[in-house]
Amino acid sequence: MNAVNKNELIGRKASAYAPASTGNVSVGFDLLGAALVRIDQQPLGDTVHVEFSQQDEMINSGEFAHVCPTDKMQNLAWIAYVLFRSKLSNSDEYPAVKMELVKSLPVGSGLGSSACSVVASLTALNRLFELPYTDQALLTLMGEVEAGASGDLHYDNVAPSYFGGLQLMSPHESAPVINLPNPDSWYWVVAFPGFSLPTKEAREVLPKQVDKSVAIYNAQYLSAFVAYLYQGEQTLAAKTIKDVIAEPYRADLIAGFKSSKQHLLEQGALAVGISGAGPTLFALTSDLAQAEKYKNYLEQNYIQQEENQANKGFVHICQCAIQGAKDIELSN
Ligand SMILES: Nc1ncnc2c1ncn2[C@@H]1O[C@H](COP(=O)(O)OP(=O)(O)OP(=O)(O)O)[C@@H](O)[C@H]1O
Ligand SMILES: N[C@@H](CCO)C(=O)O
Repeated sequence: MNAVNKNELIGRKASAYAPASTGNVSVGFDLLGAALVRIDQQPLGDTVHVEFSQQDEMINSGEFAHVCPTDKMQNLAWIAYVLFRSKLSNSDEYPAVKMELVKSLPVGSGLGSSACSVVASLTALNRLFELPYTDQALLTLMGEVEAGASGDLHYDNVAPSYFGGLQLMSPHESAPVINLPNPDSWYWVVAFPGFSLPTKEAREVLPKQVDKSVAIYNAQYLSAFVAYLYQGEQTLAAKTIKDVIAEPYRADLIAGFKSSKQHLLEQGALAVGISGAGPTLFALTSDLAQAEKYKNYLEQNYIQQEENQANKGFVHICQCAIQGAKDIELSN
């Protein structure tokens, strides 16, 4: 491409929205994740707008812009762009990029906040550059950037955020994710208490090794969960959600988690767990009226009410999102 054509690209725009996700879903540590959509259809995720420009530029906007690093080289959305570009064989043929990250999730939330920025950024860039990367190559880039933030490679936020649905990580590189049947009868009540828990910190409390009995329980619960979903037994699947790997070590890091979990289970919740690395709590029910009751309870009892918090807590009723960033089209 000559210089004239390069200039002609200036002004071309693309955008992407990446939904929040809940990693692990308790029963599949680092292996299972669900994309989330609020039932009131309000956004719960990040949007990235990109545009070919004369010079590189990055802007943060949105409700949680204040929690993003101001130095663009520290911002995962921009770090993703640098990586995206570094692996393009014809990078020199394209102009600079102006990026706006509309940050709608708090950081260190357990809702895949970093994944949302990475997925929205790479999806928007792939559109802007006219799809140089396949889904699988893009997913690998997403994992690489996410690993830089959390200290370990795990796809359980980036995969559902990009593909949507309930995604199980496969051991086969050629087909890295399995889209499980969508548990469409479940309402996910997700409560972010208003304080952050960095994923790195929440991973450091986990033991390096697990007992044989724990490994067997984990295999039993996860395999039964998947089998029930394929049998269409969504309630049984939800009741099979149990975390024997991380929750026993993380629960004490999250003020109010144990008491809220006990209360919600007594009220009939199908499952209650830590969303991702926490501190967000999720509770499942197939009854919308119950979901509203859990929401009220969590607003009163799980959300931190202190003044001067950098983040405000929130509770939303969600479902598993069918569409991820890949299939959500935004008008620029
Ligand atoms: N655009 C961004 N969005 C989120 N975090 C970012 C971003 N840019 C840089 N960071 C940094 O990356 C780190 C992300 O931390 P962490 O992985 O704990 O957050 P999280 O993605 O919200 O957690 P979780 O995956 O449990 O939901 C923080 O140190 C944060 O400052
Ligand atoms: N699987 C990751 C998710 C982080 O959101 C963890 O639990 O550490």
